[in-house]
Parts: sequence; C-alpha cells; structure tokens
Amino acid sequence: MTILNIEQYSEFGVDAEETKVPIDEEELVLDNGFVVPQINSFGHTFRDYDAESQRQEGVENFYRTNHINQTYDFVKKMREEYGKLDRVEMSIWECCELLNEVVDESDPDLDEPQIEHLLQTAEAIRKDYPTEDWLHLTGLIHDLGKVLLLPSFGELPQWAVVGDTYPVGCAFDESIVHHKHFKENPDYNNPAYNSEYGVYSEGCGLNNVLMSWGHDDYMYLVAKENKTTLPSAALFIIRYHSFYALHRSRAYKHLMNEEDVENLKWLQIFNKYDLYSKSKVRVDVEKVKPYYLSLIEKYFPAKLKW
Ligand SMILES: O[C@H]1[C@H](O)[C@@H](O)[C@H](O)[C@@H](O)[C@H]1O
Ligand SMILES: [Fe+2]
Ligand SMILES: [Fe+2]
Repeated sequence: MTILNIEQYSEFGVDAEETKVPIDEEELVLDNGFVVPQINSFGHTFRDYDAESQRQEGVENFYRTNHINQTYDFVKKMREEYGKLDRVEMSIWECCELLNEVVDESDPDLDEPQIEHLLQTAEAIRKDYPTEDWLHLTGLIHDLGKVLLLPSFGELPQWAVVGDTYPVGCAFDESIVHHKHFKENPDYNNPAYNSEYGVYSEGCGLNNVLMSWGHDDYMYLVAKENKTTLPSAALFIIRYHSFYALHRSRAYKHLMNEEDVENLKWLQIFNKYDLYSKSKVRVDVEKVKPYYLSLIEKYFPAKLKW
C-alpha cells in the first residue's frame, strides 16, 4: 500500500506537520496509482464515529433517528412504493448534476457536494483499474440514489436515504455504527425480528434479505428495472456498498450464498476507493465528462425511469 508524503497531505487540506504520521521512505508513491490517505479532510482517521470533530454530533443524531425508524414494515412499504419508478424520467448524467445540491449528513469524512464524491470515486478507481470501465461507471453512479432527498423524488429525510445500511427482520449486529440507538427501534423487542436469523434462514442469499431503506437499494432498483447491461458485480456493489457490517466487519455472513461470496470480493475492492477518495481536492467535471458520457451510453438507455 502507498502512503502520503508531507506535500501530499497538504493537498488534502491538512497541516502535515501536525499529523505526525511516520513516513517510510520505501512506501512513498512511485507510480500513478491511487494513494490511500491515512487521515480525512478533518484531520481524523476515516470512519471514526467517536472522534470529537465538527461533524461528530450531527452524525450521531443522524444515526439515532435512522436506527429508531428503520423497521421491517417501513422498509417493505418503501420498497413497494419506490419500486414503481413512476416519479421522474431523466438520464444518468442529469441525475449526477442534481447531486450538486446534495450534502450527506451521515458522513464524518466529507462535507462536499455529492457530485464531487462520485467523480472522486470513479477517478480513483480508474487510476488502479484503467481497463475495467464498468467499475469506473459503478463508481460514478453508486450514490445517485441520494436524489431521494430532493423534492421531485419525495424529499425523504436524511435518515431514510443515507448512512450505513443493515438487514431488518433479524437482530441488529453490534458492529453497526452507534448500535446503542437500536434500543428505541420497535423491532428490537419483537421476537419475530430480533433473533440471529429472524425471518431468514442459513445461506438464503442477500437477495432475499430486506436491507434498511436508502440510496443503495433504490439505485439498485433503478439500474435493474431500466435494464442496465452492467455486470452483476456492479449491481451488487451498488446495492450493498453501505453495508459495512458485512464488507468490513464480516457480520451476517450466515445469510450469504455462493454468488454473494463471489460478488463480495469486488465490493471490497470498490470500498477502498469509495471511502478513501473523499477529499477536498476537486475533480474538473468538464474535463472528465466526455469519458463518463461514453460509458453511460454503453451501459444505460438514454432516459431512465426513476
Ligand atoms: O455516510 C456514508 C454515506 O451515506 C455513503 O453514501 C454510504 O455509502 C456510507 O455507507 C455511509 O457511511
Ligand atoms: Fe453511498
Ligand atoms: Fe459513496
């Protein structure tokens, strides 16, 4: 793995002198590959939900409301309602531009408009996997479901759109961020939903598991129903990229089937770029736009139902 040197830290808007991260000469960047930074734009390690920072309190409040309200019944209703895709017609790129307006309150590592995050992710992947164009496009679109926050998509509250996701209908795993707030979720004390398996069975496959409602499952539905030609690994990445309890903490493995195990390998590759590309360094949208438009044309119809 490559790490940042002093000059590169300041590119990330952080005072390098203060970070005191030991620099191993041999690990300095020698190629043009993506560099995993050790700290985020606020001077903390990534995904530190307890670090005292300007974002900590807002993020914890976000998770409190999220954990109280995401119940099995709520998720079922939302999936049925939003699965109709009868709200808007537009292209993938138009949707990317809408994300100019969106800032994610659940994220301790980023307070930039989401379009930056889409391009940062896609461009970081492109550096290390130049020939996997499907993965570049997956980076670009993985968070488009955040348009659910906007008025024409129902203006859902942040807790029903962003943040990490997890299964509903079985016990909430301890590794989920700010787990303690689940105590106020009605499903927490419901014996039908609070055992290890709950309504599921061993190896039933994630496709049969209801996930907390948000941008991931929504964008998966959009891509699938509009008949994208992206490979199944791309759909899996889009659908489960916020499922950190699985792809980082290895919880809920007992629900996976063989296909999930295969797809998880790509999700883990993807996560490195989704998480560690978050920075204050902006991508020049106009410069990269023609490339991404060509990928959109290859894998999607011109207009999609949302
Ligand atoms: O706060 C973030 C953000 O909402 C991301 O889009 C999501 O994928 C992550 O899981 C979450 O931690
Ligand atoms: Fe996301
Ligand atoms: Fe993301």
